Amino acid sequence: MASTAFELKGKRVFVAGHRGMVGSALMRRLAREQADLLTVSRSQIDLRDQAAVNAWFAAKRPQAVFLAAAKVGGIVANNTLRAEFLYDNLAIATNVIQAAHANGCEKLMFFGSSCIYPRLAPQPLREDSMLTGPLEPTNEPYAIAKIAGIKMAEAYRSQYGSDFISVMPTNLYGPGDNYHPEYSHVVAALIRRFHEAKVSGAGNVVVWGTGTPRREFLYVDDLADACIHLMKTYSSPELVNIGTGEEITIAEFALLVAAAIGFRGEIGFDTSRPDGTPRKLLDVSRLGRLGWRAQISLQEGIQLAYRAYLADSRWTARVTACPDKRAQGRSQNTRR
Ligand SMILES: NC(=O)C1=CN([C@@H]2O[C@H](COP(=O)(O)OP(=O)(O)OC[C@H]3O[C@@H](n4cnc5c(N)ncnc54)[C@H](OP(=O)(O)O)[C@@H]3O)[C@@H](O)[C@H]2O)C=CC1
Ligand SMILES: C[C@H]1O[C@H](OP(=O)(O)OP(=O)(O)OC[C@H]2O[C@@H](n3cnc4c(=O)[nH]c(N)nc43)[C@H](O)[C@@H]2O)[C@@H](O)[C@@H](O)C1=O
Repeated sequence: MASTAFELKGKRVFVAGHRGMVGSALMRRLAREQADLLTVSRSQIDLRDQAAVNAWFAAKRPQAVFLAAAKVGGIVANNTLRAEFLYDNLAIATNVIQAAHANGCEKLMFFGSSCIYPRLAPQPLREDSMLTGPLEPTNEPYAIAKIAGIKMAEAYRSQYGSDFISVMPTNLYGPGDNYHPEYSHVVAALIRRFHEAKVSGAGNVVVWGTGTPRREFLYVDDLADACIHLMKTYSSPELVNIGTGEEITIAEFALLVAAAIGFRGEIGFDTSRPDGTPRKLLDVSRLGRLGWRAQISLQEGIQLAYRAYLADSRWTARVTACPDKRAQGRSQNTRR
């Protein structure tokens, strides 16, 4: 596992997906690095458009790239929009990685996900368990696209010597999360649902599935800090898991969110909803050896995320107005 020093200071650094949850956390953290930050909105460049991506890279010539743009969503979004999760994520990965290579990019970080590991791989999930067994069916298209991105980064490194690295974050949450009622991840979904129940005085909140699956949750500013650390110090084809090394059942997690929000009613479980993979805990020993560990506890992170949700007028203003109509009207869009 090679370790090198890579300076961000003074470099042209492109954050792809800078308006997303991870991208905006990277932007906050990169503000301390004295880099020349490059961004481009989706309305200017759709990263699925190969010619547009090539032209933008040729004009801007970023020296470092954080590839945090992707089609992202929770278990239902992944399982419903299967074509988009495969097509968008394959296109974004191939376009950006190839353009980075062709335009002299010195370093690139590709974002995989803990869902690239086999559904029943031994826990905690080690980096070398990728491609050792069948994937979780609810997110197979997304995982296949992510595995292709990882293999691209690996291939450009072995064939051309490109310093492209891949990180595997666990389930993330925090400011900038997507609070869509159907398509969000569990943390955002439960923050919104418990908050709305508290405000409306509802006596019962329904949590999807059986409550028995176990998940690991990392606050997104911790993730961004780990990524900057690895970008500056890590250079190897081997994947690096990024997580806390701690897990919790969904039922226990729901109790934590309810307590943080001050919801005192009952919690029920809708077992017609998918559980997904039964357990997903990352082995973070490689990350630990590389000198990084998470700082923000789950309790603290939920409080911070709840505060960020309340301050996020994209969700709280319109939700009060008409939550259901909005969800139906934009059913193909996982963010709005
Ligand atoms: N969230 C999580 O729990 C986890 C996330 N990851 C990975 O981290 C990365 C970031 O995820 P996260 O921040 O949560 O996701 P978000 O959905 O919050 O952000 C994704 C970003 O990608 C942009 N984007 C999507 N499609 C396109 C496109 N076709 N052209 C241009 N830009 C596009 C979005 O643009 P716009 O703002 O216009 O919508 C948005 O800025 C992804 O690679 C994801 O797979 C990995 C593990 C867990
Ligand atoms: C980050 C990760 O995200 C996805 O995988 P996931 O871990 O299954 O993510 P999730 O957050 O949607 O669910 C976690 C657990 O929570 C339960 N759950 C309860 N109640 C709600 C609820 O209201 N919403 C959601 N979404 N889940 C709920 C749900 O049934 C499941 O058991 C993949 O897309 C994958 O591609 C990926 O990378």
